[in-house]
Amino acid sequence: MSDDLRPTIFALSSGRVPAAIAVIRISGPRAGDALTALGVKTPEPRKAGLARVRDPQSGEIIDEALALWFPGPNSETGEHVAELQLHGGRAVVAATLAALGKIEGLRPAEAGEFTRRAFENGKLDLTAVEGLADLVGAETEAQRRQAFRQMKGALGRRAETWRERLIQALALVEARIDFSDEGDVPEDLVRPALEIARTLAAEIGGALNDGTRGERLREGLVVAIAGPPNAGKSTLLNRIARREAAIVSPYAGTTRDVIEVHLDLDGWPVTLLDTAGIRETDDPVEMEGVRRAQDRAAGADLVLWVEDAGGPQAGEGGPGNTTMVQRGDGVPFRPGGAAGAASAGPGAGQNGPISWRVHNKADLLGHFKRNDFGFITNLNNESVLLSNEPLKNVVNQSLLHNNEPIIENIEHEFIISAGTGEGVDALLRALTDFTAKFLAGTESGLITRERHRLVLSQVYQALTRALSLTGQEDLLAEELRTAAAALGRLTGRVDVEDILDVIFRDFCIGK
Ligand SMILES: Nc1nc2c(ncn2[C@@H]2O[C@H](COP(=O)(O)OP(=O)(O)OP(=O)(O)O)[C@@H](O)[C@H]2O)c(=O)[nH]1
Ligand SMILES: [K+]
Ligand SMILES: [Mg+2]
Repeated sequence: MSDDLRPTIFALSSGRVPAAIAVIRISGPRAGDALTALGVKTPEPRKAGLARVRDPQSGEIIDEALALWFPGPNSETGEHVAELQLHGGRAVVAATLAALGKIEGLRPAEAGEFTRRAFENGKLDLTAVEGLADLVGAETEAQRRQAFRQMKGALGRRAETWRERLIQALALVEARIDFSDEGDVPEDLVRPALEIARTLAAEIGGALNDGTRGERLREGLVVAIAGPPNAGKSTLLNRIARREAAIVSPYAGTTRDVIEVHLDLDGWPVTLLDTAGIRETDDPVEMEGVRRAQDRAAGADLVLWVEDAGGPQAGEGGPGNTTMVQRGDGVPFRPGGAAGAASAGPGAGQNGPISWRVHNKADLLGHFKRNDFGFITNLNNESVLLSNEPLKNVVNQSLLHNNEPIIENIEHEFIISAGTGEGVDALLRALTDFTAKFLAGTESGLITRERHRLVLSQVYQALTRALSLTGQEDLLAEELRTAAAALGRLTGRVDVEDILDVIFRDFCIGK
């Protein structure tokens, strides 16, 4: 489309009104005309100017604002961009948007359209666009840093270098094919091409072999609170979230849906899930809740298995209710806490998530202490809590997910009172520590999305196939071409129409 035919778009780019200031952006060939139509003198480029914004038809003053002018192509979208900083009232914004809508050649922007134009004008590649989306969505420091790096081209630049080297290799192979009949063409064009392919395969393989840490950081560590009914799971979630996110009641089977809260632990993102109490039940709704609980616990990075430290209360324990805490049998209590969390990690080689046992309702045990041998005892030195029972032996049917126990790999035990808050700080410290260790190094991950992984796997496979070919130069060229095309899709250089809509759909209007 020629530049003059391209519609000029406008939108409210700042947050929800009312607010102190509202920013309206206008991008396209008629952005300057739009300012004129509103009675605003176009300010010097990149310098704020006072602007009396008028309705183009009635001439009535709508607001006194600031105007900014970024002539293309040195603007964010690559087009002419004008920006109005208005008072952020609903009526002010509505009147200004209505006034802009009356101007010939202007129309409201669609979601992500400013960024899309920046992409189309070569201001951002696709990985940078995704980084920008992540930056807007980042909830913690670590996520912000990763998104910022991606927006600045961490993966995009690398992918471009890879593509250039591939094209170099391809050129060598094609030269060999073209001149194969001519005696004076050096035999050895293929060998350096294969050498490039080998190095690239190693580098891309290395990037893929990253334990999916970039995606992890984007999504955050998933911690599921699970355990028997009425153990105080929802009470614990509320205490950690510092709000009443989940319903707490004395009735076993209160929680049915999975409740999700987002935490920022020292800059690291954690999604904390509260789940239905796990037991056998005839209630179809509760059954579905238990199924979801098992599902989410099995998929979590860490399970906080919460139990009532005093055992199930009379009348509350259903037939499938388990208690893994027994009294009076002297296995030492292994205290949790930040220092004890040293071995936290992704649990290489283990099946199922790492679990910590959390004995709740410590306040109901009366006063207790740890004796010289590390047992939790009452003041009469009688052991009140046993917490080191090998768990696999007591896992019952209801704790299985696809016939796999969902709790194993027990690392730590805690004794807390979610009700009074006692011990919760230590649990949180250990959780922060665990998260930091679990996500450590994630910031250096190049791959931050499934899309990146998919495309790079295709590149890797094509390279691997290329390296296995001997003396078949046509096929070799084809594989190298496939790999280069895939890399082009990663940055959006070629053949991307179909994925554009998917990527830009996630943006808000005005971005
Ligand atoms: N004394 C005491 N009571 C607690 C504590 N934690 C929870 N409770 C009580 O235990 C009961 C159950 O708490 P919930 O948080 O609903 O337990 P839950 O594990 O989420 O229960 P379900 O969702 O039904 O599985 C409520 O009456 C809570 O007030 C605690 O640390 N001390
Ligand atoms: K309950
Ligand atoms: Mg609950």
